[in-house]
Amino acid sequence: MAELLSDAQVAEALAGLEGWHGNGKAISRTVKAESFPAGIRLVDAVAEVAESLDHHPDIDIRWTSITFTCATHSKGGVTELDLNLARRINDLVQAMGAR
Ligand SMILES: C[C@H](O)[C@H](O)[C@H]1CNC2=NC(N)=NC(=O)C2=N1
Repeated sequence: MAELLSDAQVAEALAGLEGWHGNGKAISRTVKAESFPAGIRLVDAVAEVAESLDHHPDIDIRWTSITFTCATHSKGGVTELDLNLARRINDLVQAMGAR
């Protein structure tokens, strides 16, 4: 269904995805939350969206720094599913006051 994207296709998409970097293997964004509990609330909100999409980011939590990494594991790289998840994460980051 979702096809692997080339490095060039991912680079083009990243131009419109605030805060994200990466390549055809994976894309990532690190955000800062106002506090550790606020960061956990953001992660919880991302978990709900990920479940609804049946597509899940890798998440690294270090105090108030949270890194989201998106790749389609079953395909071994980045697909539209990851770009869509990244957009949804950006919406939550903005709505919940992280940066
Ligand atoms: C059966 C179910 O659709 C799969 O296991 C899903 C769940 N979430 C997933 N998330 C991500 N990021 N990659 C996957 O390949 C993936 N597979």
